[in-house]
Amino acid sequence: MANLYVGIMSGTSLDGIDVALVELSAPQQAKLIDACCIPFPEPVYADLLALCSPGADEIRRAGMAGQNWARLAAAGVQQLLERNALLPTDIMAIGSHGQTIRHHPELGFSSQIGAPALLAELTSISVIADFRSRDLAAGGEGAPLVPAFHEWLLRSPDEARTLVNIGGFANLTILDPEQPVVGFDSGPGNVLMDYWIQLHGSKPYDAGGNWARSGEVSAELLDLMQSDPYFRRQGPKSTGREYFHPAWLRHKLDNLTAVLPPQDIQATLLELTAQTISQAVARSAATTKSVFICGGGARNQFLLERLESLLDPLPLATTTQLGVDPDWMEAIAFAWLAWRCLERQPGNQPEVTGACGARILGAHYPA
Ligand SMILES: Nc1ncnc2c1ncn2[C@@H]1O[C@H](COP(=O)(O)OP(=O)(O)OP(=O)(O)O)[C@@H](O)[C@H]1O
Ligand SMILES: CC(=O)N[C@H]1[C@@H]2OC[C@@H](O2)[C@@H](O)[C@@H]1O[C@H](C)C(=O)O
Repeated sequence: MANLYVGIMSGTSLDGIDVALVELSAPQQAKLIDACCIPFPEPVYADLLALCSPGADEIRRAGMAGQNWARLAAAGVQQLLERNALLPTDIMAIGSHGQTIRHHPELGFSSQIGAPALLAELTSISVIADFRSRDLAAGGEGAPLVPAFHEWLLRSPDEARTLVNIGGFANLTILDPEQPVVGFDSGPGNVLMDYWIQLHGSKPYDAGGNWARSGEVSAELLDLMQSDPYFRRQGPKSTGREYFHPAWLRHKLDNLTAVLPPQDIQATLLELTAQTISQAVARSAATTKSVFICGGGARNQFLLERLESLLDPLPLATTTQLGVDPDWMEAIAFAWLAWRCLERQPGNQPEVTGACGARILGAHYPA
């Protein structure tokens, strides 16, 4: 039987659980066989979002939400098994990221819920989970982890290239044949744009960036937001909803001299994402020859146009050009991380996370 793994990722956007069936083989092959996304039912979404900031009775709520997450993830695995006429015994392991509810590398922890033991019980497949804590224990940020996978799969012997994942947050992987890999979170991706449109319309996100396109960028708001020290910090660095949250935006808006129409704020939030990514490329990827986008942000046409213009003359494309579907990159990466764990191979990239060495990542829950 082929080396089949399942990778499961639900990211900071809280849009649902991505489940990917992947065939992995050495030295550099990760073939996506099938994938599905299980959207969060509204109450599950509300519970998970609430757990991303401090509140009462958190331990019980996290325990319950983790089990709900595992049941949805198991339904996704079941869907892929049925569609591909596979049995649980055909799958080597599931790599399950879980849902980040708190990320505090400065305090030495990052918390992902997702009841991995229950997931193993429901699927009858071995589950590898808790990928971030060993890197944190070794002094790393515990994130981003996907650059190690990008390096394994997409490093070119002759061309320097940069990959940018634009999910809730944005992270870069800079691959240069002459240099060690560089990777870090540049800052918010879609998270603040999603928050703003959800507050002002009944839409989960700004499809194609069309609402942002209808507004005007406020130079004053953009400067205020860009003055945040996170953007000037050197890597290793990672961030999340604990730092770039609605109150962060509200604080900036309260310091403006004028009241802005909501579409101008959306336009400025999109510009913040585009500029902080392009500045990160300019600062850290001087030799790069091309930039490839993945994550849901690859569907935001206006964001891509702004990035193309800011990065000019560097060519911009999605990772489709490299043979990886931009929607499933992270889920495929967690299938790879499960494989690395079973093979007793390191999953982190110390240059990226700042850990004191390479470490085998993940905790194993046998079938
Ligand atoms: N058609 C579209 N137009 C604009 N934006 C879109 C579109 N489709 C998806 N998105 C954006 O992509 C986001 C989801 O992206 P993705 O699934 O990569 O994030 P994630 O994996 O949850 O986050 P992270 O990578 O930070 O963990 C949505 O919340 C939305 O903002
Ligand atoms: C703590 C956490 O869940 N971080 C996510 C988030 O989403 C994007 C960015 O911030 C990245 O650091 C990370 O996810 C991907 C999968 C990573 O570790 O590479």
